[in-house]
Amino acid sequence: MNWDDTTDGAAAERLVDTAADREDQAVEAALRPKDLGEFIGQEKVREQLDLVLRAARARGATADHVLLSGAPGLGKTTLSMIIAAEMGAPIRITSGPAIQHAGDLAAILSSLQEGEVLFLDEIHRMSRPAEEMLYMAMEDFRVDVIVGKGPGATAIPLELPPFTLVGATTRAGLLPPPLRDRFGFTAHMEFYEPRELQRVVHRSAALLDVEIDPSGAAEIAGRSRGTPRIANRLLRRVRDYAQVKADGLITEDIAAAALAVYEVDERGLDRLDRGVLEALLKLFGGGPVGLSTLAVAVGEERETVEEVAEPFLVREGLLARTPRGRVATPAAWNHLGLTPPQRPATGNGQQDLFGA
Ligand SMILES: Nc1ncnc2c1ncn2[C@@H]1O[C@H](COP(=O)(O)OP(=O)(O)OP(=O)(O)O)[C@@H](O)[C@H]1O
Repeated sequence: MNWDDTTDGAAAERLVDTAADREDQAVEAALRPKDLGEFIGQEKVREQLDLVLRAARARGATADHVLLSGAPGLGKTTLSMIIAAEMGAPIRITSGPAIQHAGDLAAILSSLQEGEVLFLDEIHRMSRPAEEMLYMAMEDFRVDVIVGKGPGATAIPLELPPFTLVGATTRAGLLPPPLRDRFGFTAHMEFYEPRELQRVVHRSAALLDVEIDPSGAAEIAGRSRGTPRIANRLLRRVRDYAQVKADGLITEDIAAAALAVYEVDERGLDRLDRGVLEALLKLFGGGPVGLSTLAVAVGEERETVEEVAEPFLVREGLLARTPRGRVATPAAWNHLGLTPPQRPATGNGQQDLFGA
């Protein structure tokens, strides 16, 4: 959500970056599913959440606090809006980094309406005093506002209306256990399967009035790294290409040609990812090689290789981080169409990966 946090460095210009850029923010509101029925994939989460919300509605109660964990762009903000819509409640959206003082949180909490949903994105980045205030607010719908400083400071108790907190985090493990335990329902969002992303692409194309055939949607889905935000972004770039270079209809060939222009390959790797893999394979024979050496070879900062390129390469099973350094897997050689060198069977980390 908070694209200002992620615009520095190589990640900023990447079409396959998971953080929302300005253009995403402008169109995402129009593409967001409005209820659970429209929300694609995440079957278990949907089923469980449906039960939680139905039961709360039947009791005429406010829904339990919900914690959503998962990578950026998988639909946490969308789900929080759906929770509010399904409960017929208004929603307030804020984020951990925006709440630096307990007073910031007290101001938000004290202005909530009964039943309102408070969406707190990046909840793990909230300041410690605010986090402690949140414990009591979640449990007792009450906060103590401290007035004054030093020995003369007094705590004024403030009653809050019942509300539903929806917290979002990239990893639930980042939250202190006392905070995690105060959520009645925790859902972990997984990366999407290509066939689910294909449905996301179809749905978005219809909303954007773009003509697409099933093979075109499948081609975009396969390159979207399991992430609806990326699928929607690729769709917009392919739409541009189809309008300029063809008659507007997105087919498999048009999608493949458009994404070749943007250097997003058939598995979703972009120039940076491929640069890292190519250096690893061509310059270092597949590794093991140290991160710093690899970074120098691709002309990038160490952090960029480690934090921007590697997570997806590791997730795709193309690269392994071993104690001896970075190592390419057989799938990496295969993906770049290269043949691994024959190695003597001396038994290092590399051989393990090749099953030697
Ligand atoms: N299950 C889904 N079905 C259809 N579209 C989806 C789904 N999940 C996400 N999207 C689309 O992907 C885009 C990004 O979703 P969203 O902003 O909810 O992600 P997020 O997890 O909150 O990301 P961040 O952590 O960066 O805030 C939205 O435009 C939304 O329409």
